[in-house]
Amino acid sequence: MKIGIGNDHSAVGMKNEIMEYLKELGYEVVNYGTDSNESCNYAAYGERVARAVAAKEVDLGVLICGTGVGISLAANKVKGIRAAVCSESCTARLVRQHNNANILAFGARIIGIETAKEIVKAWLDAEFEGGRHQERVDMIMAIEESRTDS
Ligand SMILES: O=C(CO)[C@H](O)[C@H](O)[C@H](O)COP(=O)(O)O
Repeated sequence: MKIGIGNDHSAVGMKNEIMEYLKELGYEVVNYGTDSNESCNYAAYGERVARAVAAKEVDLGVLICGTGVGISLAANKVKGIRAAVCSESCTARLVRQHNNANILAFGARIIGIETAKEIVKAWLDAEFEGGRHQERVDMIMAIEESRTDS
């Protein structure tokens, strides 16, 4: 399975550690940047990874900024994306099982590397349960479909 990963200036170190961890777990990783600690705009990287997931260049995405919020907000503007910010592993598991989140986001200024690894593993180990959750996810995606401006 191929995972796309992206981040802003606040999360280069954590991104590098998470990339190594994903490789240890046996995943192929595609790095969409940034690899610089210079200040940049998280929306560019959120969009880049989201478009890669939507286009099926990668199977899933991981996004990291200071809080995980800005970069996930940007990703969620791309059609077909369900990006979820998580700060602990229980929510990370549930966003895959119930919400079929195709992008996981977290904050390098909010959680430490061990928690980040736990979150990533919980999310990747979980599977979408379908059933009643499919109907709910379909309703979310129908909102996107009903937009008149895209
Ligand atoms: O958390 C973020 C967006 O939700 C960003 O990563 C930044 O940390 C945040 O916008 C603060 O920006 P700064 O330029 O690092 O002060």
